[in-house]
Amino acid sequence: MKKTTMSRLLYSFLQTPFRLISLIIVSIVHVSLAVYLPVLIGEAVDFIGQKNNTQTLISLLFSMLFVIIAHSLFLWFSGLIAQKMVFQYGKNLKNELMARLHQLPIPVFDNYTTGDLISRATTDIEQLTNGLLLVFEQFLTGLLTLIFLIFSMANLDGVMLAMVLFLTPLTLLVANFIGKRSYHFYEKQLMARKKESQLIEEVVRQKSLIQLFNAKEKFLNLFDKRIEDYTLASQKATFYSSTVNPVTRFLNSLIYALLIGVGALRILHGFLSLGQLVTFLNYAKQYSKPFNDISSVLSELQGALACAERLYELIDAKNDIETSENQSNKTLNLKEKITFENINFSYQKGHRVLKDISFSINPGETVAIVGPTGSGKTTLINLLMRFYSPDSGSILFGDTAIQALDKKEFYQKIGMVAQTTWLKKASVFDNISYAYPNSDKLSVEKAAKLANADHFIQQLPDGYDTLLDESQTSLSEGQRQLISIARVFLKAPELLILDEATSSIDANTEVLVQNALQKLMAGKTSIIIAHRLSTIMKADNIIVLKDGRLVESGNHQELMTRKGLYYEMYQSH
Ligand SMILES: Nc1ncnc2c1ncn2[C@@H]1O[C@H](COP(=O)(O)OP(=O)(O)OP(=O)(O)O)[C@@H](O)[C@H]1O
Repeated sequence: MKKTTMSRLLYSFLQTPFRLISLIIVSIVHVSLAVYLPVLIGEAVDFIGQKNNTQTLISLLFSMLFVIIAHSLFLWFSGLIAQKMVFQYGKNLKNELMARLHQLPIPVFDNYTTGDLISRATTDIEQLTNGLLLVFEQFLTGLLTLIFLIFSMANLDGVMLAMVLFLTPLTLLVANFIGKRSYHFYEKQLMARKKESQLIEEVVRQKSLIQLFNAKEKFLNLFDKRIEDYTLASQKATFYSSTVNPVTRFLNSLIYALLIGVGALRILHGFLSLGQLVTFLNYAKQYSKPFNDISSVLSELQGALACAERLYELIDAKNDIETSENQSNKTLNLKEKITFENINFSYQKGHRVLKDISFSINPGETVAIVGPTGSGKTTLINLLMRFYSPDSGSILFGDTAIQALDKKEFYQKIGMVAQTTWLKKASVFDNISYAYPNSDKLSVEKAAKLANADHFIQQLPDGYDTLLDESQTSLSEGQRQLISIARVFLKAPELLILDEATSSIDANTEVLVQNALQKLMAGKTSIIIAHRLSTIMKADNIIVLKDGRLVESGNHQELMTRKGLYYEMYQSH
């Protein structure tokens, strides 16, 4: 898995070959300048002992100055290119992820919590780009430095090079061992952070519920445990990654001391000049640095790869519905019957939620779906809205299967008022015109009037321009519903789906909501998950569900005479 993640990352950067090649060239230049500087220093040392060579020494000093300035400039430039590449990659990844989130069918989201998705789209991307930046800045420089140094040292003294080459892998082995341990704990840290943010999300979302059930203590205790898990994993991960540096530095110093001793002997035997030994020791010192750099990048890279894996997993999430619906291009005709034919459905394998449901809806009819809680009412609507696909059976509009209908057109012709109202942080106007952002003032106000919302909107501080923000303008649940209804009025759908709100709203607003819904339903095919008697009694057909099965259907009178489940529910209302 890690290998494919690596090759995928590499492939992404190969998409911008110009930047990658420029980075490699600029890095080669600054590394070769860094390797050339000790040669000049060595030459200067040899010249110091000779008389009448002041001129040569001065020109050597100027050469050194030039190399130092040029090296710094190229180093800075390579950093710039690396940053541009990585930030561009981060931006593309965010866009890809966001597009994917829009594309994925709703069942996929059942596998993730909101906290998990948010942390993938924010923290994971940040950690990944930080890791990649280190790879391009530190790792690439380190690798090139190693190559250049080996060639230069070979040029100076083969015996001493053999010593360097033989002894330094020890450092690598130790660093690799510690890096593996730290990866394990970085993974644990990620999991612990995920659980921690899920709990925070739960606390924020269910503030009032927690208060109501006096669950504060329980949450605090649980949070305490989550923090402890996270801290422990973080401490271990940091402990292992922070031991890499001191341990490798210690080993490198030992090797350096040994080299000085052997170097002195090589001078005495005439294999090296003093200046060349100085150059070699400079190289040997530089040679240990890339190992430190590379090893610290390796441990960072483990964390970044873990993030990349989580991001790619989301981007690759299976999308059966999407592929099966690629050919959906038929037009929705609502002048024909809607038929549910032997529908079976389960969210999770082995737990069937809808069982062999069959019924039909004639154009212009109002159909109410009733049944005890958990009987499958919302699930039935979820299938009709194409949020999920049935396991078997079919939903037909006339003779056309629902999967064959063009999705965009399908959603344009359907209006839905859901049980929980959803308003975004924007003005009242923008909320009503959400589906049609180019709507003019007149049509938005007309929709609001039809929805009985105009009156209270006018009284808001800035009327239709009032910003709907939880902390600034608090609307009652009823008012929020009226705005949602206005949104559907503006859309003027041909098929209406209502999931009646169960939350109690004040009597006056309730009348306004009911009145607005009646107007909205007039002359349209409507399907209602009904909780109110008034709606049920007026329906042309009532579908009664129990444990996922259709147990009765008919109008109010017929079902009352039958004295079955509907009768019982009606009596106990
Ligand atoms: N996303 C989901 N994943 C797994 N199971 C689910 C999911 N949504 C609903 N269920 C389960 O499917 C069954 C039917 O739920 P559904 O929401 O359709 O019932 P309902 O009749 O609408 O209930 P209510 O009146 O309480 O809204 C329940 O057992 C519920 O727990």
